[in-house]
Amino acid sequence: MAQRVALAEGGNKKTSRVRVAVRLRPCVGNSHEKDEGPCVRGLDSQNLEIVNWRNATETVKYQFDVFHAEQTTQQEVFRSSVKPILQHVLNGQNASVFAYGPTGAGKTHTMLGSQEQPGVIPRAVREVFNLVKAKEEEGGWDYSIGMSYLEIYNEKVLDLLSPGSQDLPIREDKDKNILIPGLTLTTISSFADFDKHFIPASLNRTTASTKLNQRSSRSHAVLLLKVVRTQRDLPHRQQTGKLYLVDLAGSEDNRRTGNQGIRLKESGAINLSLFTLSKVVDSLNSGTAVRVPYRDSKLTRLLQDSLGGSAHSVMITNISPEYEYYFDTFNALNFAAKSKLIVNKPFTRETVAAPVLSVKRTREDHGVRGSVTEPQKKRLKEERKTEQDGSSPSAQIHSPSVMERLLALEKLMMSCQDKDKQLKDVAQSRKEIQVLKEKQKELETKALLFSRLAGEKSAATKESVFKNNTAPLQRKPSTATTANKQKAVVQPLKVSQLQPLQQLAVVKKQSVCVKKKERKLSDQAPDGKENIMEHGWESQLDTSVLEQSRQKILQVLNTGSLKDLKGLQQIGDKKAKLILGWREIHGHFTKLEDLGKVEGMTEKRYSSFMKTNILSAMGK
Ligand SMILES: Nc1ncnc2c1ncn2[C@@H]1O[C@H](COP(=O)(O)OP(=O)(O)OP(=O)(O)O)[C@@H](O)[C@H]1O
Repeated sequence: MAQRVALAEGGNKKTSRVRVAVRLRPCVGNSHEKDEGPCVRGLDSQNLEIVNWRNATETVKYQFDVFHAEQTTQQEVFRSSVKPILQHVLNGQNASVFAYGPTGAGKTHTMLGSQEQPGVIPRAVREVFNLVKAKEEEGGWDYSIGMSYLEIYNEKVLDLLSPGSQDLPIREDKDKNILIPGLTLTTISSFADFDKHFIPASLNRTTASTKLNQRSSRSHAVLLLKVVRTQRDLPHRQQTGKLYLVDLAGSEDNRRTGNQGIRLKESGAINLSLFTLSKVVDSLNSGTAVRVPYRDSKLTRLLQDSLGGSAHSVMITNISPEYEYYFDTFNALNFAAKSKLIVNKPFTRETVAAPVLSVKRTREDHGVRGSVTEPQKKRLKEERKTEQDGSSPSAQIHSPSVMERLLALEKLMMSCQDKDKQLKDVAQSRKEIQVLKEKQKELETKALLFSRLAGEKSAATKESVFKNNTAPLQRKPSTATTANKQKAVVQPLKVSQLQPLQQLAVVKKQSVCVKKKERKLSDQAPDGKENIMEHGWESQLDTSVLEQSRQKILQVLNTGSLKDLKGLQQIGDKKAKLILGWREIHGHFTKLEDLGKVEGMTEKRYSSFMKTNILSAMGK
C-alpha cells in the first residue's frame, strides 16, 4: 500500500555557516551621551571597531559577514541579511533569523519595527508570499502556508495565538525535527491574513518598562512560518520548510536595569537561557563536546535546528553606540564572533506518496555533531603538546595570570559604584596594577625576543596592520589608563576570540597546569562514570541532587555579585574579584571545571571547593 515515508535526505547535503550580521543602533540617548561620542563605529560594510578600555590608544576590531551602520534602513537590513535565505523555505529546508543583543539595542526594532518602518518579520512574510506566488505560476506544485507564534517567558512556552494556554512541551521526532504539540498552527492565505492574526498576538507578548528600555521584551518571541508544497502529479512529493523569526529578550545587567521582584525573576530566566545559548555555541565550536547542552533551556531546545542543526541561519546582533552600554556591546560582539564559526547542515524534508524503501541514515545524519572525530582528536593532541613544550609563539606572548588580574582590577575600578569605597579601592588597585604592568612589560619583552628569534612579525608590525586612516574613536576618560601608554600591552581580544581552541595556549607554566587539570577533571572512565579517585565522595550522593547543586554553584559563578560569590565556601574577597575579572574577559563559565582556569585555583583547591560547597548546600 502506498504510504508517506520520510526521506532521510532530500538533496542538498551542503553545509551552511551561520551568517552573522551586526547592526549598530543610532544614538537615542540624551545630548550628554551624544557629546561623549560613540564607543563603537563601523569601518566598512563588514568591519567595525570598539574602543579598547584596557588601552587608550587601541581599538579592538571585528569582522562579520555584514555590518549595518547607524543609518542603515530596515529595507537594507532585510535585503542584505534576510532575503537571500528565504527561498530555501520553499524547497523544504529550514531557515531562521534571530536578533540577539543587550537590552535596548534594537532587536525588536529590527525584527518587528513600526508601522512606518516595518522590520524583518512583516517584510519576510510578505516576501514568502511573493515567492510562493511566483513559484505557483511556474506550475507543478501547490503551496500552503501556516503560522505559529509563541513566546518563552520564564522558561515557559506560551502560545501567543491562543492566549491563556498552558506551558507547552517541546519534543523531537525521530528525524530530529523540533515539535511543539498543542501549538496553534493557523493557515494563512495572504499577507493581510497574516497581519490579522499577528498584530493582536503581538500585543499578548510580555513587555515591561525597565530603566534601560521603556518597552523591554521580557520574553523570547518566535514566529514560525511553515511552508508545505505538494507535487500535483505522481508521486505527489511533499516538502515542508520552516522559517523561524526570533526576537530574543536582551541580556540584562540588573545593577543597571534597576530590576526588582518579578522583573528580576524574568531577568534571571532571560540571562540563564542566553547563558545556555552561549554554552551551546561554545560546545559547537569546540567540536569536542559529547553532548551539546540544547536541553538546558527551552530557548536552545527550540533553536536546536538553527544552531549546528539543519537550518540556514542568520543572526543579527544588535548593539548600542553609547558608553553606558560599553561592556554589553563588547560581550555581544564576542558572542557574535564565536557564533559565526558554527556550521549547519541544511537538508530538504520530503515525503512521497509511493512505496519507498526506508533509507538507512548515516551516523552524521543523526546529528552526532558533538562527537570527536579522528582529525579533531589529532589536532587537540597536537595543541596539548604545543602548550606543554611551549613551542607556540602565542604561548609566550600572553600571560593570563598577570593579564587577567590586570584586567579584573581595571574593570573593578571602572565599574565600582560606591564612591567612597571606590576611592579606597582605586588607590589600592592602582598600586597593584602598577606592579602587574611592570610584570607584563617584562613578559612582553621576553615574548618579543622569542618571536623575533622564531622569525615572527614583530609586535610593531602587528600593530601597524590594525592601524587605519580614520580619526581615532573618542575615549571616555578613565582612571585606569594613562595617556602616554603608546604600546599595546595586550593583544586585541579578536585574536583569542576567533580561535577558541587556542584560547588556552597561554604561558607555558600555567597552561600546562590548567590543561592537565582540565583533562583530569573531565576524564571519563570507559563506562562513562567520572574518575572515582577525583570524585569518590560524589558517588555517595544522589545524582540528581548532586547535579542540582552543581548547577546552582555554576549559576552563582556566572551571575553572582561580588557579595554572592563571597557567600560561597572558600571564596574570599580576592578570589571573588578574580572570578568577576575572569567573567569580564571570558564571558560565562561553561562548566564548573572552568573554575580551574582562574588564577590560584589549583586542582586541590578546586576539589576542596566543590566538596565543601556541595556538601554545605546539602546540609551535610
Ligand atoms: N535602528 C534604529 N533606528 C532608530 N531607532 C531605533 C533603532 N534601533 C532601536 N531603536 C529605538 O531604540 C529603542 C530600543 O529598541 P528596542 O526596543 O528595539 O530594543 P531591544 O533590543 O528590543 O530591547 P529589549 O531587549 O529590552 O526588548 C526603541 O525606542 C527603538 O525604537
